[in-house]
Amino acid sequence: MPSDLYIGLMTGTSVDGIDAVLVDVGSDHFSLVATHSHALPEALSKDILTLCQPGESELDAAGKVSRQLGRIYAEACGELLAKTNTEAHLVTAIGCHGQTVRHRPGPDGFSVQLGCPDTLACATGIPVVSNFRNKDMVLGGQGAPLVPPFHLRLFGAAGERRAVVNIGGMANASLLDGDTLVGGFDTGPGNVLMDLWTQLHRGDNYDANGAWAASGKINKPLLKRLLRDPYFQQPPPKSTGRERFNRQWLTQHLKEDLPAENLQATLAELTARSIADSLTGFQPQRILVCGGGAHNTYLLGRLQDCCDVPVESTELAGLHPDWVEAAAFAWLAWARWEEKPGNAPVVTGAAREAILGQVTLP
Ligand SMILES: Nc1ncnc2c1ncn2[C@@H]1O[C@H](COP(=O)(O)OP(=O)(O)OP(=O)(O)O)[C@@H](O)[C@H]1O
Ligand SMILES: CC(=O)N[C@H]1[C@@H]2OC[C@@H](O2)[C@@H](O)[C@@H]1O[C@H](C)C(=O)O
Repeated sequence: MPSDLYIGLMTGTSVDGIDAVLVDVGSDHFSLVATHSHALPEALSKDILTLCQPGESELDAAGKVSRQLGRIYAEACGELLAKTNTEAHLVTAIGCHGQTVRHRPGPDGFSVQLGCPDTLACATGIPVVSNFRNKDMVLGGQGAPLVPPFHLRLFGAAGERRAVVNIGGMANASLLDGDTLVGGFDTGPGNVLMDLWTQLHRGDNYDANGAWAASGKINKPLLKRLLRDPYFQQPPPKSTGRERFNRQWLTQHLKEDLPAENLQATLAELTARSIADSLTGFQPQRILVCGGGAHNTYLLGRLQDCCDVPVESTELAGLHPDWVEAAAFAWLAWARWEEKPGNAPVVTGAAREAILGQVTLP
């Protein structure tokens, strides 16, 4: 029986559900024991999306959503543990990312992740580590992305320059030179704009395998305008979110009346090009992709066309793309427990390394 069990919980910017993993982790080992994907009730997803933009009565709404999320995270943990008949007392801690509803890097910056840790700890009987981002921000960092040190731990390979790209709602890249983490940043939108356009025009949550995008034609003038957003030229450290890349952003750039599938093709190209452009200075020899975007075969094809090095799923390097982020937060909980630093100043720009996250006991 494994002895260093941690749970990782991720609810990302796509607001598509909870990814939960049980891992066995130590300084010399890491393995996935069980995985579980837990749906978010539609009404809760809607409330979360409303909170992602400034609005009225935010504190009341946030308080309610936070308690609801705490309860549903606990349900997800229960179902995860049931898969391997693991008793809760065998789990050292839960690393709970929470649901980002606001991310404002910069002077006096802050990042808000909802999901009441007291609710989760009391309902499961397991200590919870949460609020991973704010100490890095207090130290002058972006507070994001936080997964690059984990990417290094899992995917660093001697003698190879690798970029690990997570394509979730937003997309982020980690730059690995052999066993050294040399950088990392959010590249910009991942699936968020494509999801939005698909929901508006097709009524589906996302464009399965990018089939709809594949049926359209890329509109080059629009693509050029979208790529002119200053975020893409900004040097790292940088991170972003729905505060910037949202429906208003898209509407304000739309001048022409395009067939909907052409816009979808253009949005897929924006994701692929912004990722590829952000990697040109690093010149990776291999690109490993994780996050839900790894399932979008059209998008991966476009990314492959934009980069002349192999573009592969992280599965080929040992971890299925659906579980990388949740596994990273289990690893960060382990780091907190062991009082090891969780952030990478070379990525976030923080003044120093720091132990991240707050512990909530049941
Ligand atoms: N078969 C598929 N075809 C196309 N896209 C897919 C497929 N499966 C998942 N996706 C995309 O992946 C998204 C979910 O990705 P993921 O769970 O990695 O995001 P997230 O963790 O919420 O985001 P972030 O990493 O920004 O926090 C979906 O919203 C969808 O756009
Ligand atoms: C503030 C926030 O929640 N950021 C997320 C988001 O989703 C992808 C990208 O933007 C990344 O910066 C981050 O998530 C991962 C888990 C990270 O911190 O590495």
